[in-house]
Amino acid sequence: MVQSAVLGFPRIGPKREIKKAVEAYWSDKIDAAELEKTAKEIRLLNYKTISDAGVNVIPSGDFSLYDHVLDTTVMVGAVPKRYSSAGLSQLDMMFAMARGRQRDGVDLEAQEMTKWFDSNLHYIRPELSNDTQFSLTKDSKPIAFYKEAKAAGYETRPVLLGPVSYLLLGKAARDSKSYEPISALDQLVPVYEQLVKELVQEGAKEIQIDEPTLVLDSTSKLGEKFASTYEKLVKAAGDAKITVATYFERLDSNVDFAKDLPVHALHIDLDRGASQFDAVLKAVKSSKNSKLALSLGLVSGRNIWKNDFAASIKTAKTAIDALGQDRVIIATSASLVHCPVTLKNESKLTDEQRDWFSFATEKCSEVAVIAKALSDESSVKSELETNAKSIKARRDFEQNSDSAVRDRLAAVTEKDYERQSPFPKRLAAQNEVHKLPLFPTTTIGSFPQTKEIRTARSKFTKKEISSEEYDKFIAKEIEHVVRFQEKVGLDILVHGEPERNDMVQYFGERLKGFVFTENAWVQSFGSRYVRPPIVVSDISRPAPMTVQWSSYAQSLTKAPVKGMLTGPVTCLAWSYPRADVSKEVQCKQLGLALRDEVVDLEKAGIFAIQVDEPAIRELMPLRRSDWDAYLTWAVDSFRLATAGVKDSTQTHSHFCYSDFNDIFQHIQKLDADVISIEASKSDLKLLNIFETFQYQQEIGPGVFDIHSPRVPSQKEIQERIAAMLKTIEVKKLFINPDCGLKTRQWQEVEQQLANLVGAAKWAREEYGNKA
Ligand code: MET
Ligand SMILES: [Zn+2]
Repeated sequence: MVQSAVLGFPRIGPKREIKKAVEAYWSDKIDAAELEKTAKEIRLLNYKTISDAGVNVIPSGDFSLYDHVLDTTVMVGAVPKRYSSAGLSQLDMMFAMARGRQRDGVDLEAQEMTKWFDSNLHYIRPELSNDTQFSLTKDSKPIAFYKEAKAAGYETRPVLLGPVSYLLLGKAARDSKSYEPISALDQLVPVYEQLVKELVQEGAKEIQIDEPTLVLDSTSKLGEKFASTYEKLVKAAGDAKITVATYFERLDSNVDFAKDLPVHALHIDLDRGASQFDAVLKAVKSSKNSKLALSLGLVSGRNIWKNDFAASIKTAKTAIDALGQDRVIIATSASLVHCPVTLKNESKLTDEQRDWFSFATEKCSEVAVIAKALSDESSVKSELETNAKSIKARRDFEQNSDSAVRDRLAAVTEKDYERQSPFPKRLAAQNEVHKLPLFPTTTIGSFPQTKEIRTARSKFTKKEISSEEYDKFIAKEIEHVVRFQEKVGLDILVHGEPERNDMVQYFGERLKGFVFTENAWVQSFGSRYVRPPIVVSDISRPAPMTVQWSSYAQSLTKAPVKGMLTGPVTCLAWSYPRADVSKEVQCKQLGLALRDEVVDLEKAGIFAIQVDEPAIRELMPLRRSDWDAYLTWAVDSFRLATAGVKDSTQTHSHFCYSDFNDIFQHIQKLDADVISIEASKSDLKLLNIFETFQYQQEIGPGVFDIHSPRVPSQKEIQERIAAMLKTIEVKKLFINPDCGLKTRQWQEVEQQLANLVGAAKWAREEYGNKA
């Protein structure tokens, strides 16, 4: 019998039960016992879902109330003193690390949060130093959950984040900058040995240890560390079987040592890393570990598309021919935590659309069916037939979706990527339309999304108010935003984005080629979930999307109003992409659709047009060897979107909350006339790049952090400007905040922007003669 395995399951509950419970706990509406009760219900429900689907290997210990890296930190006792000595319960200590805590005389900041590989899930970064004393916390999560599942009648496979990856995902504590977390491996491994032993004592027969860093370039020299670690853990496990799980990319040359690990099985991602199959199979055949099994991650944990059974079975058969049935396992590519829970809660999808998708619950059945098909095809005959029909229907839809869009993309020439003239000539043309002062001031686009705005939008969605009433409301908001900006003295105004629910969703809903769900939530961090749009076909723009509100704003004022769009890369990054065509094609189609909007904004008399690309760094492939290809199409897509305008139209772009220093040449290649980029939240680290890199166009590093209600004084902003002018030329500097102001209150924004404008005026006096 070929085994089937699920690597992890969404921990949010089918109706977002965990979000509700966690938030209720945070606001003191329920106590820890009640939160724990809901959490247990969801865990047991998850085991039932996976087990009912017919999967053999059910994960436990993957559940989390916040994130699994943070849980690991608590489990191995690596909690920084300031949290562990604050007299908090383990639960409150964990939440304090995740989101800070300010009550009962305790004042703790949150720890750094960062993205889990290239996904939109985040984790709290372990903060390690020579002082970190690793020890196994009593009643640690994997043991408690294993026992809980067992008591409920489920034999599970505990999931651990492996020790090497755990350390590599961490960082040195602030006061020990030169510390290298991986140097603690010898102290950490004994904790894992003890944990493995205890799990086995409790009855665990299998353990899944995730080492996703095995797909990164940075582990290529750590072969010996992995080998010695897993030798120890395998010994600790005795007869229990350890599977080392890798995911999100190819192993590439790391397979040379991964194949010799003395473990029961090696798991590989054949969704993200499909091209590694032959190489890994060959490597496993030549492994020193002649019994090594291969766990094939065939059912994607990262997308929402139905699996193509015929294709999966073909791949699996190749593996079985080489290794035999006992050494092949059918699995999800990664944890299903990146998928929505179930299709059952979607009532608005058409039958045709529903038939394309498969969410976490449905994916469990897919894993089980593929495994059964390999043992006895006739036992799942009807499932295979139905699947073949669905896949064909989807292919037909894809083929016929929109040939005009594909023809248009095929007809794109070099010239479509180029502005009419180089930047200096454009600048001169722009100066003739609007002569901006030295140090022009502007904002990033959004103004406070007030309760009134959210209420009006929700009434409009529920059809409680008419679209005329809603439009009137939005118009009033825009007028308020414009008048405020005139009064405070900004140079380039915005309309404030009150009509936008979300910067991608707003466009997705207006573009052809996207589908939206009602309840397909996925965890982003903590209790914050997102509902990504899905790209289902060729993308085009049937009608203008933003022209109405931008030109309305412009009609109210003589000052230039900046149009505001979300860029092609960001629209794609924050959606589920199609699986049948490359991201490059989808991104360029988005670029062309946005190009139409940019040109229409220009026609409507809009002088400046901003195309936001905050996600350009986050879509970067995990392997450096794939970077160039990605950056080429990402830059090209942006240029397709923006290059259709005259010299006299000023294009802007915006970037935030990633480290852009290593891709700055590519940001330059976007050829935007002005860029704004978050800088203050990250201590102006961005400015280092300008010591060596001459940025050609105009640039506004953010002068204040918009995530904090704090109002920076004018003096503080002046100091930031002075710091920027050490490396950026006077005539190139724009003055703006780090990012949009949508999460702030009006009262804060009024003072923040008054100080910003004041500081710009000061700078004009101070540096005016140096321009
Ligand atoms: C995450 S970047 C946000 C840019 C957008 N224009 C805003 O101001 O909100
Ligand atoms: Zn931003």
